[in-house]
Amino acid sequence: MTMLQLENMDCGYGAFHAVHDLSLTIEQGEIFALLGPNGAGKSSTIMSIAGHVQLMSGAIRFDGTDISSLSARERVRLGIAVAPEGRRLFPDLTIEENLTVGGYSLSREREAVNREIVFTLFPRLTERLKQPASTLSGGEQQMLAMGRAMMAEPRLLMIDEVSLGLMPKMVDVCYHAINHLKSQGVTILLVEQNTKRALEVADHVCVLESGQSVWQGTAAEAQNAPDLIEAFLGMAKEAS
Ligand SMILES: Nc1ncnc2c1ncn2[C@@H]1O[C@H](COP(=O)(O)OP(=O)(O)OP(=O)(O)O)[C@@H](O)[C@H]1O
Repeated sequence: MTMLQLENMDCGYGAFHAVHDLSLTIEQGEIFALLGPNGAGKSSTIMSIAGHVQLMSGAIRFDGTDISSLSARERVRLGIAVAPEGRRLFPDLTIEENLTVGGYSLSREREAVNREIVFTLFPRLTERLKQPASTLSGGEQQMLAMGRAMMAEPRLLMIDEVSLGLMPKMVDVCYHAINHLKSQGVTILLVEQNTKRALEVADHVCVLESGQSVWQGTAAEAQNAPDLIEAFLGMAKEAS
């Protein structure tokens, strides 16, 4: 069943169109990877789905309903959460407080349950509960950003730059969490510079370049398309 559908979406900043005429479909329960070089429009796309970047034309359908006119907060309530690039944590708040913010709309009981799930997936966070987010390493910040997004019990979790700047071990922890979430039925849209890693977990892929979709297909098709890798995804080679 389709969960998210972008129809001829343009989004951007002021008069600048960061993304042009993007159409894609994400099925419930899948991992969808958005790939492409720096500045291609990947972050803009997910931030527009979350309601943080201006939609200029087209539609964003979630469960078949156009959500374009909803506020970011209303989209969170529908089950759309984002772990943004640069993590965008509250630097002066502790780990514990950052998680509380993520689960603000839930009952105490649900919040406690979700917190346990986050701690099981990211045990490292439990050792640092009272520590301000600003003091965390890059990997810990990514765990906290994902954890904070998970606190809202998303049905669609969008993760920007999963592995950027992280040590391989941290990347493994994050991907373990992603696989676990998928096993729980959460739909995941990820943005990733590490093409090889993304293709290992993704079901479907969209490659963006200069704000436009230049290729879409299954991850298996992407892996078997050397020309595509050569032309748009040079990093896959470098990472292998
Ligand atoms: N706040 C902003 N104001 C104006 N232009 C922006 C803003 N954020 C991004 N852009 C521009 O939008 C285009 C797409 O950027 P975006 O961050 O979405 O790309 P990306 O594919 O996520 O790349 P990266 O991996 O480098 O973040 C770029 O040309 C960028 O300069």
